[in-house]
Amino acid sequence: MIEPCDLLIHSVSQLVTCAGPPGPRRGAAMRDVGIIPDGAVAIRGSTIIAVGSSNELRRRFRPAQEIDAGGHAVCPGLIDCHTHIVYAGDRVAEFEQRCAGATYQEIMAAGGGILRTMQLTRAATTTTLVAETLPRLNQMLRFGTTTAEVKTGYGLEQDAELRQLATIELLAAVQPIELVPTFLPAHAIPPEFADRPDAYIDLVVESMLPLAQERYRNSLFAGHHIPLFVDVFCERGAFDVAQSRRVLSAARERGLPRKAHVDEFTELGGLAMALEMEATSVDHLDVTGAAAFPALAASNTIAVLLPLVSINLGITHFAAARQMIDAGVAIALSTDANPGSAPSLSLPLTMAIACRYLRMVPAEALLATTVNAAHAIGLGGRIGALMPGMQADLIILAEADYRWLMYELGGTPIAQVIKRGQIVWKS
Ligand SMILES: N=CN[C@@H](CCC(=O)O)C(=O)O
Ligand SMILES: [Zn+2]
Repeated sequence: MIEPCDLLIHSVSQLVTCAGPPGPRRGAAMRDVGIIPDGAVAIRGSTIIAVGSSNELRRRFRPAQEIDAGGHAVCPGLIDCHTHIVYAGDRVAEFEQRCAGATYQEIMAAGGGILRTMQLTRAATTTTLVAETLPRLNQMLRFGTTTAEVKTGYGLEQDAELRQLATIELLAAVQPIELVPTFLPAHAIPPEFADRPDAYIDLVVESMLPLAQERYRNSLFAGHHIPLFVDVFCERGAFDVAQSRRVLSAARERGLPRKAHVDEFTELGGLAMALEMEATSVDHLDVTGAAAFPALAASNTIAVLLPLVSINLGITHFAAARQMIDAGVAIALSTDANPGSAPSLSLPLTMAIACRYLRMVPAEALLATTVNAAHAIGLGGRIGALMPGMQADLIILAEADYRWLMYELGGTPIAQVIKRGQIVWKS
């Protein structure tokens, strides 16, 4: 019997399904991307209803609309699971300081870095923040990103943090990339609390978190079953392990899922604390030693690696992705897009660097920006793979082989982007 469908994409050289059993990918399973040669995908509404060979699906379905992929590859839409894209201004002057030899931490300790962006973001209205962030999202779409996590963390005071959260919600409603909000008021010690960071943590747990949760309950995110995460920057010069634990444990008491920036420059002990707090993800891990890998591998926590930070800061040391994968750690990759440590919006560039410097193979890099990235933002099983029942988010590449995504250094090998079954970008 011939069935109706809304959209049939056929003549796909490689339909890279990333399909597999439920849960994040680990070990050897991170190298199996499930390619269907001469593949096709049938979509009804915003959902995938079938994947298979072009011959089979063209016989089985009568589509309202058809896309002949013309021998190009198709992959799941890419998921950027760690970004800081809502901010005002730029840090071009600091970039020049770093070119001249200043380090990221020196600039931060001198009141620049995150605090510089905080000043500009506090002074910006919601309208300005929306206007400055929209072009970033448009660029991300061209790079194949169909879902992105977005953090607050440049307000560092109640009103400005809530304004950033409201900006994320406004942005989610006016452009096609699906956004997942993360509340990060403990991103840096605000100047008003320079000598009393514990008092700032009191404010975060007693006032800011409850208010953010209340706003979230009435937001479109809650209505769409998109979680609100709570995050903290556990690092020398930011928050210590005890302060970070207070933030995450307050989030846990409120039933909010957790993330933590750990081991970016210093192995402080934030990783073990975040695992104890059952964080959904631990992010950075640039200096994490091998002794921590077994506990991470045994947990349900995703390790989000951000290699553009090392590249951008001119650091020659990278997260030990190869050893982590071999130890069974579930790895995701993300841009960490932000004005300071990673001014890039490109997941293809992130994957390209991961293949060259983190010794990941292309299949691992793709699963790290699809299936595992979905799990890092609590949306595993809903996005990240091309399987019946999953949301129809996919990218049609400009090439026949999906490995062009990692092979080309700094390019945009993407021809079309489809979000929830609709074409949202075409080259
Ligand atoms: N490390 C802390 N936060 C960001 C940097 C933000 C900034 O420099 O503005 C990061 O993930 O790299
Ligand atoms: Zn970050």
